[in-house]
Amino acid sequence: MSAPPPYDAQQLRHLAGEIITHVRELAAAGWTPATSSNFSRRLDAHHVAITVSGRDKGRLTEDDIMVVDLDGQAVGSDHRPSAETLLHAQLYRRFPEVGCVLHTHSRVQTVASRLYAGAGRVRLEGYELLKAFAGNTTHETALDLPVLPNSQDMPTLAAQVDALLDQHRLWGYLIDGHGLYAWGRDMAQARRHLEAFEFLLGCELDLRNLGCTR
Ligand SMILES: CSCCC(=O)C(=O)COP(=O)(O)O
Ligand SMILES: [Zn+2]
Repeated sequence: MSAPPPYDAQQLRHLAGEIITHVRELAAAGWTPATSSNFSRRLDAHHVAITVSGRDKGRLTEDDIMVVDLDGQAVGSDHRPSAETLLHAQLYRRFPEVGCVLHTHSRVQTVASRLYAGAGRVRLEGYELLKAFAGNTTHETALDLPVLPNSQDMPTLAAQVDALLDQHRLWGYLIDGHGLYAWGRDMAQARRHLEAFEFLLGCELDLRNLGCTR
């Protein structure tokens, strides 16, 4: 008889079901093209449920969700975790209150990342929807969404992200030509942050197309 896994298998099934449901909706919106994007949920103090690398995110099943430890190493699975597991793991390690990390590749996110890479940030200011971010109670505020250079070397990318993590009220970042990371205490909050970034980036792109400089 094999040893039981070092995590709650029932909780894993529950979180896998949640990931599958939400990611199907994100994929239907066109935010996960061509197997891109990855998603995770904290399972317990030492483990994270995360998508298997290379899977079609619009058609996830329980077999497409696996467990890694907080160093990003697979636990009890022969599958390869997301190529970007390190970026998820560093958020869970650094912030015990983070319970969910969502990474998508929508067209709006990708175009915005290209346009604002030079500036290194997108300033989001004066929008009512800023109140969607935890801790914000007014539109009379500004939030800077960082834009980082892309790299195929995950430790390099993770080191760039690490330098940002002391920032107050940081709920996401863009990677140039790549996509958006957003997180929260649970799926509902992370998804709200992801959708708010998507909407606000879309507004900024529309304003730019209209030649509006404000
Ligand atoms: C074809 S998408 C390139 C990799 C990527 O950026 C991504 O989000 C998906 O990688 P994963 O290993 O998590 O499937
Ligand atoms: Zn990606």
